[in-house]
Amino acid sequence: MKEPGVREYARENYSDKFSLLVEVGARHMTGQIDVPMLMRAAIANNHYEIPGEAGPLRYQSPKLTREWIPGRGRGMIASEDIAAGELLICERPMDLVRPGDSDWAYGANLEEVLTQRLTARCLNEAQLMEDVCTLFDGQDPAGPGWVPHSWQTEDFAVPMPRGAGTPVLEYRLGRIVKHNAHRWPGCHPQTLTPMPGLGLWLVPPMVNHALECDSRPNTAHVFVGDVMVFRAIAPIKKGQEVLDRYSTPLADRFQWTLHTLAAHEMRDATYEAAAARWEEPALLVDSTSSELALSKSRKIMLESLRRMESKEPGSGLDAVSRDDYQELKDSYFAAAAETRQELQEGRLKELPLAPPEVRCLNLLCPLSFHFEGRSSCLELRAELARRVSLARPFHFGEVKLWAELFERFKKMEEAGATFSAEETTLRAEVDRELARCAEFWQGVGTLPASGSEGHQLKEEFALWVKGSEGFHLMWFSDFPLSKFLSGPPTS
Ligand SMILES: C[S@@+](CC[C@H](N)C(=O)[O-])C[C@H]1O[C@@H](n2cnc3c(N)ncnc32)[C@H](O)[C@@H]1O
Repeated sequence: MKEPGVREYARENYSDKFSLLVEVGARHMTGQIDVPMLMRAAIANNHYEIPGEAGPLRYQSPKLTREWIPGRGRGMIASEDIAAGELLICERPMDLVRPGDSDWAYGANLEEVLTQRLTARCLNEAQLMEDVCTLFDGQDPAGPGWVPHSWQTEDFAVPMPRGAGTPVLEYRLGRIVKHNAHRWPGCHPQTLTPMPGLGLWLVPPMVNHALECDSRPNTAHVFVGDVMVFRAIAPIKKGQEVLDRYSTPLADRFQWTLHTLAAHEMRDATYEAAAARWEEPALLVDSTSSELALSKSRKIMLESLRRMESKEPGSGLDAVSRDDYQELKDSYFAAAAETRQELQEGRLKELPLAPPEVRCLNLLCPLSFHFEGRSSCLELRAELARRVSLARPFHFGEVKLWAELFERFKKMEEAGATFSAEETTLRAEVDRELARCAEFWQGVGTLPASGSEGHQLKEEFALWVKGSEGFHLMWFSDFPLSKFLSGPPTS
């Protein structure tokens, strides 16, 4: 007699709900995952977790294989061509320390908390131990995997991992956490204050970091509740490595990225050279002086930024004259035009978005509100989104900037604001860009660009972005709407 398959068995022996779950599980195995539904579930759950009913959510594209790569340990290689937008990974965490958990505390060392949890759980959960041990521990690239004690007749417990009951196991798990754990954009369950957690996912940390000398990252990720979702942001040819970048394009100091690299025990010569050229000459060990030269327009921008940053801290806007502001703005746009031109001609010699440029835009945003009014301020915020989009398309940094602008326009409209011609044009751009990001991450066909359905989908998407630690970037995010509204539209 033919053995019943899981589906058949479930249908015959359990409730309808169970067989429905088995169906969802079967769909997930093939990558048919309803991401918009997950986003709605995340919103309904205050972005805390995706409920079990949503299915197993342990998907890794069959087009990814894990291979040894000289100098990089193991990494993910495309075993077939992958199209831009394809879902690569969609996965729940193996463990996640969330704000508000009983072992979580303000200022606690979350790496330690996570290590302790895993050490306790791994003694009883052989599958978890086996999974965790497939991750890189930073020491021995051929590292030991899950090696149970050989079973003795007098044993009555499940096989224990090697090192169980000694500091060896905790030490190794600590190294695995250090190299693979990911910050999670959570919030406190009671106060809903944004507060990061720390988790360990299985497949996401198998993806290596794209150095500046590599081609640009070809994948990006977002968090939907506690689920990590990766999509290809560019076509990936069979045999190519799938690369994310561990640093954020919104880093406003070189040290931020250098710190991320150091935490992973990595160096990036191209990035370090760029940092030395712009503002960290101490990093320069043995390069020639020509490598120190910034182009003229970038140098002028940097000097103007330095003058502005050297103003008395705390003296506020009063210390800045309109001429200072105009000079910074003009020099920023001249340097940005050079980068755009180089990008277009495929001969970019600088970082596509350098930390001083991020600082410049972060400074120009409130100054433009002060000197020129609301539309100018909105325009400079959109410029930051455009630059992030050029540097790291579909990175959450880009998504959150467009979504916040989308919400800002909506709130202004609800408050009865009249839009200037520039604002109306900008709003159309924001709508288009948000629709592009939403379509990409939701993985649905073309959203209706206009009309109420398209608008509602964008609103839902923006709501998910907001809850995923979306609208918390510098002055623009914190400036009250009422004051923003009373600012004059640019004449
Ligand atoms: C999260 S793991 C990535 C997967 C890991 N390579 C493995 O073997 O499983 C991060 C570690 O991989 C290595 N790594 C990632 N990207 C790299 C790169 N571009 N060059 C060299 N090492 C890299 C570094 O040792 C880093 O600490």
